[in-house]
Amino acid sequence: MQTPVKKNQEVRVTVSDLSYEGMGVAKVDGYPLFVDNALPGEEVLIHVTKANKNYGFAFVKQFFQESPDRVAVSNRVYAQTGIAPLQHLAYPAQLKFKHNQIEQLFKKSHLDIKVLPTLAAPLQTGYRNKAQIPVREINGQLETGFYRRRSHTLIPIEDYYIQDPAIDHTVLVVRDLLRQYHVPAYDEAHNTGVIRHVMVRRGYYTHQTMVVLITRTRDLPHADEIVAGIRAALPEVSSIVLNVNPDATNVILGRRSRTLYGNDYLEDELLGSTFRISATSFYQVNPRQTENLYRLAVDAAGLTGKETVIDAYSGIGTISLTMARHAKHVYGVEVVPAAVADARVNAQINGIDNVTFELGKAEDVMQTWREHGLDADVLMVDPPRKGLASEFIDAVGVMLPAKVVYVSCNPATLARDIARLQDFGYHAEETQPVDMFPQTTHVESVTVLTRN
Ligand SMILES: C[S@@+](CC[C@H](N)C(=O)[O-])C[C@H]1O[C@@H](n2cnc3c(N)ncnc32)[C@H](O)[C@@H]1O
Repeated sequence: MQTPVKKNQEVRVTVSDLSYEGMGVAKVDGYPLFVDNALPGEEVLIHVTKANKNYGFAFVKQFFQESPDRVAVSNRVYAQTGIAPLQHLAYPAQLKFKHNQIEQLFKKSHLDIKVLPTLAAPLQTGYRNKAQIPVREINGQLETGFYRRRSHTLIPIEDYYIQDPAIDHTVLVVRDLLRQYHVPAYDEAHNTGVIRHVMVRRGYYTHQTMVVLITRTRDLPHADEIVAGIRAALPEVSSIVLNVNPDATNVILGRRSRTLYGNDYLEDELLGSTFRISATSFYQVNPRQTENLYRLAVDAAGLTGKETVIDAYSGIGTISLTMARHAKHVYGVEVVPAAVADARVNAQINGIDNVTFELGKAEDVMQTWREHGLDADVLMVDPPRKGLASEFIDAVGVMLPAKVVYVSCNPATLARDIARLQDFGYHAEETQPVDMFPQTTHVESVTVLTRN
């Protein structure tokens, strides 16, 4: 079938929309083209780079009319790598984009739920408390950076723009030590070499820093010298972990870890509680906005001290422990063993004894709890991007908690899950988007569902 435009063709278009990935969308005879670095309302000359059957890709060759929401960009590499696909969009327009995304997805699913204005983040750059940086060899030199979008071609980067600058500095210190001791970088094509990724986490309040060196091999050559070098240059490093991932895979962390120096966890604080976080446990990446998100979630639960709460997908227990201060008992369920172990320790170190953490899949444990007669007044869910399993929703339909508080990092699965929960009589009045990831297209939100 003929497409209205061909590869390498240049055509003048008006950009009509912004895709979920932050690309401008322009239509030629109804045929959509995804245009890099283009914003709605802009008049541009584009160069088509790919023309698939149903859609194509292009870049802007010339601007005739720019959007009033366009802002100057410090470095195009952040868009090329996907680190900051919205960096050319003014922050208020980013908030509106996220609001509109939820609104459109609700509309598609025929959900009549008011979407509130997106809660802005306190920091719009330098906010991330975690980095997972690939290591590769380029022209004979070990480099750290980020992949070019839709590829595994590494672009060397020193300033990552949205990460805590202390983390960027840590990555450079580690990179220089790896170079000094001639540690071979991982070669993805042949699954050879040694060092695959450097992961760094830093406590926002404690400044404690964990460095995880992810290797293909069981051992890291010159580990003692590298550990000594990191400690000498970075006194805030409280933990250095070696994680081994021998597989030819895109998954970053392997199953085995051993601590080379210090603690096997990092400590940080949230809303006045202290949390231990292991290398493989989930921890929200924008600490100041996380406190706002959790405050919203806890307020939404409307706890009086009498309620039984289930916190499904509980991670290291951050939401569970925050809720436990205002509830009779909180039951958490989480699938990652290290996170459950962290959650149990976190309850202890914060002197909280009205919580129980269960290891397992939320969909299985919910059923078991139900069979054992556990009834929750409030169900808190904070699932990964794929949302709730259908078995989980079925169990909710049997347990029928009065309130479900849904913290979502993916509005598409949120809409799908709300539509399913409606079958059990749940409905939501409104959704509060919360910007956890400025400069990116990710959308977080809190929704309260109650039964008719
Ligand atoms: C978005 S995180 C939320 C964690 C925690 N509520 C927090 O705010 O830190 C989702 C969590 O769900 C866990 N998880 C993923 N699939 C799961 C499942 N089927 N059952 C239970 N937990 C799961 C992940 O390991 C992760 O800790």
